Amino acid sequence: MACMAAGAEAAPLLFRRRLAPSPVAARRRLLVSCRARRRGLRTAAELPRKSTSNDKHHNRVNMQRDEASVSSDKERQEKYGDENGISNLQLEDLIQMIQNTEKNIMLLNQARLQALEHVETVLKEKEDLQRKLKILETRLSETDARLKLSAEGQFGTEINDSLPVLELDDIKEENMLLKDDIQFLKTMLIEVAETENSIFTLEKERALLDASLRELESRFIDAQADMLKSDPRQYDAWWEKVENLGDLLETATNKVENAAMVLGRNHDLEDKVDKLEASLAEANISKFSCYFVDLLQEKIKSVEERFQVCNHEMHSQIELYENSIAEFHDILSKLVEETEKRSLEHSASSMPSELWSRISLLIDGWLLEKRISYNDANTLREMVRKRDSCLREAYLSCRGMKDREIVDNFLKITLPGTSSGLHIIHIAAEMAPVAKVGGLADVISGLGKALQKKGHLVEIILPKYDCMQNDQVNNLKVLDVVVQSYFEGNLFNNKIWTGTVEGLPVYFIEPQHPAKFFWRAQYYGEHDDFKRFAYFSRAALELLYQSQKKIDIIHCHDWQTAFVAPLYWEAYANLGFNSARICFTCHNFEYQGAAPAQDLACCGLDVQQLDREDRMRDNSHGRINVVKGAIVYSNIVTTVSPTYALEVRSEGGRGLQDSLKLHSRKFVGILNGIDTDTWNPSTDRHLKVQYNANDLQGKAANKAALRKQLNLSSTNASQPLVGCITRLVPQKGVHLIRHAIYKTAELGGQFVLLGSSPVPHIQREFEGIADHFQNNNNIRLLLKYDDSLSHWIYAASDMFIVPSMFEPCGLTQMIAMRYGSVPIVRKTGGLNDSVFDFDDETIPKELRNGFTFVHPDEKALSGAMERAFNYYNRKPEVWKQLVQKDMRIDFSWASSASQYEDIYQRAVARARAAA
Ligand SMILES: Nc1ncnc2c1ncn2[C@@H]1O[C@H](COP(=O)(O)OP(=O)(O)O)[C@@H](O)[C@H]1O
Repeated sequence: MACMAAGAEAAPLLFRRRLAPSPVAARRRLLVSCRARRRGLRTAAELPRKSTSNDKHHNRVNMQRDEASVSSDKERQEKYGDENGISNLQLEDLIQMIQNTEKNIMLLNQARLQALEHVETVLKEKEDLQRKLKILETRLSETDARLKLSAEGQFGTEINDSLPVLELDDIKEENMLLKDDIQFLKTMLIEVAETENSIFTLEKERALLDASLRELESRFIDAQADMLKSDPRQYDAWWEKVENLGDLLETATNKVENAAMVLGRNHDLEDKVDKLEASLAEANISKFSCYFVDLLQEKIKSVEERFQVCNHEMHSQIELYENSIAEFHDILSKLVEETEKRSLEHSASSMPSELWSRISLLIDGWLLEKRISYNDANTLREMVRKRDSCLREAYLSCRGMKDREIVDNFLKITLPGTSSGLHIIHIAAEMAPVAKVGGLADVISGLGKALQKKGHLVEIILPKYDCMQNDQVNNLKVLDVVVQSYFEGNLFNNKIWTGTVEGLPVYFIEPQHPAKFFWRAQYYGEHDDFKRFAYFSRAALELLYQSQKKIDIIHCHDWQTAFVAPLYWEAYANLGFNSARICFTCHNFEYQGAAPAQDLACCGLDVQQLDREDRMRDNSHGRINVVKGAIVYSNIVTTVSPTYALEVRSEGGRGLQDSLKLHSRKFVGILNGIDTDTWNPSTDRHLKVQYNANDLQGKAANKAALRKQLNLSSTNASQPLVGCITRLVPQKGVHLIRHAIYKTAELGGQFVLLGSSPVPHIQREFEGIADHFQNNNNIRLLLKYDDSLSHWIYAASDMFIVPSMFEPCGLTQMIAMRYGSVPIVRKTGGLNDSVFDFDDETIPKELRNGFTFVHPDEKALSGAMERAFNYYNRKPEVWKQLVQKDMRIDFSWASSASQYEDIYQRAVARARAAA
């Protein structure tokens, strides 16, 4: 038995599974099965079965085993390449089969011998038992016979005599024992019969094994023959290889066993893990309940927040509703007023004499009461005589007024320029959005619209550029007239186009000059800019002169149209075209239109007359200066902010400070406004989502959309985004803009620059920076002009950088504030008049709206940025309030336009008085 067990133990698994006929072998099989199960291997009898939790371990072992065999296969294949026509794999199988078969044969023989020994022993035992049984049966029958005799009586005495009572009892007892023995023997016999059956089964299995043995032997012989046939010389070598393979197999088996051991340990570990998981689950249940409470609290919080938002929304709806009711009442009362007015008007026109008589009587009464002067009474009587509509309107608007107010109302219309609005003409090189390069364009449309709203007749004259945005002009058409204008000794035809831009009437002049002045695919930067705009200025005046308009104000802007002032007074006033007063606004004293003196003659100006220190001579020898000419020849000179007006009286004047000082009585600085219709986040069609100061969610949505669009990181919604939209010229502090990019990266923010440069080396420098950051997900430089994108950047940014070296006014900081982007600016020019430091306690709190720095260096800029980032990161509530405050600041043109209106009227009044 020990030998068999040892053999079975050493045999390969394949064989061990087949050897199982005897009870011993059955036990062995059970043992093998258990071991196999322990190792995660399935016995044949167990296949197929339901997968259990251990399957994954089993599979892992099988995989390892397969890997072992695959690796040995591989090794084999590498070692013993196909040289003889038999595939290495077949050969391998064959060798393994032979090896197994040999082992099987050996073990089978051992098993057979042991089985035969066992059979002999069992047969011997059987014979002994049968003999014993026979003896016992004989003795039993004897005893039975004796008992029978005594029971029949004839042998009673004999029994009683011959057998004592004691013996009888003994016999009885012995009988009982015999019966027991018989019973035991019968059981033994049954067992023997069973053993016989197993022997029979064993024999049968032996026969089967014999048959398979024979078959294997014959295959073995065939294989040997094959091998010898194929390459007899290698036969010995193959055996060696077969032995090696056996070793390899054993190693693999050992590995599998080790793996099974490890698996067993894993199993234990798994049990432990299971237990731990169970306790973890328990722990989680309690944790979950905490988490659940947290979740609930969070939900409650979010519900509360939503409730607040709803509440807020509801309130704003109510507010809106109330506003619309108020508006409705307004409209209603206006309608009522209008109807009353109309009926009165109707009665006035149906009874004109009655109306005019009443007004006459009023005037006479005021004169007698000495409430008005004789002159004023005469002016008013004259108006009555002419049935002046202004007088009628003044009378109609007096309903419900007190006597004093009515008198003032009438007197107002006697003042020059107030009875009807002024007729104002802007002559400029830019206008938004049709022809925009910078802030000048915004001023022309913004101021123009604001003045128009105030009841003035405003018209604009622009060059007809080939590159202008024709689609921004309504009803663009060429007039059926030709306006001729002077240039370099000749008259040239000009085509006149008309159309409306932003509701303003615009004239576009298209010169029919061979130089194609405005057919250059760009607004500025041409070698003959001086001549281009000299031509345009002259043609514009010619258009006005030929149209015989009675103009009150001609407002020209920057050096490009500064020619208008000397031209008007030197060339046209003498022709009787002199009703207008000239207003010149310098938007930037850096550009003065200086040129060789003789160039001035091109537009018909007398160089000799003008090339004088007190007129148009420039500081540099032999040159004239057009801006200086405009300062000298205009009735009103303005610049675009009070601080810049101060600055240009000294260094900032770039050589014109003396002229400005000399003409300081007509020089004023008026802060630009912004066009709040164009720059309005609640209606801006360029934005992804519109928003307002009360609801900043849209701002966040624009920020998210812009980040996505520009491929910037969106992981942290509250990561601050710094914007910068500018012409990249030295004035704008390009070195500080560059520093702001790196500083933003250092402070953990994101930076978006939109800008382009007319200066080649600056453009190249920024292209380099753009390339450097092209794969950075926090910095993006967009080196182009893009109006639509500019709106989006204002809306998306949290902060806005304007680190200018000097800044006449600057619009971007105001637009930024309107869109809720807090400005970080250098305290200069218009920036100083519109941005007030949040931490500056010398400034009233309600005015503080951004972050400023004074010195034009990196340290100062860094300081302002750090302060802004600190508020943004550490005090989000304070920041939000600042954003909302900035959005509510009124940067509209309303107040600036009033200041312009005021200086226009004063100039016109002076002119009328002089006349
Ligand atoms: N690259 C650009 N793309 C779109 N708009 C721009 C660009 N650069 C500047 N702008 C716009 O031009 C105007 C600049 O006005 P301002 O701040 O007065 O500067 P400046 O007139 O000196 O250029 C703003 O309306 C700004 O949005």
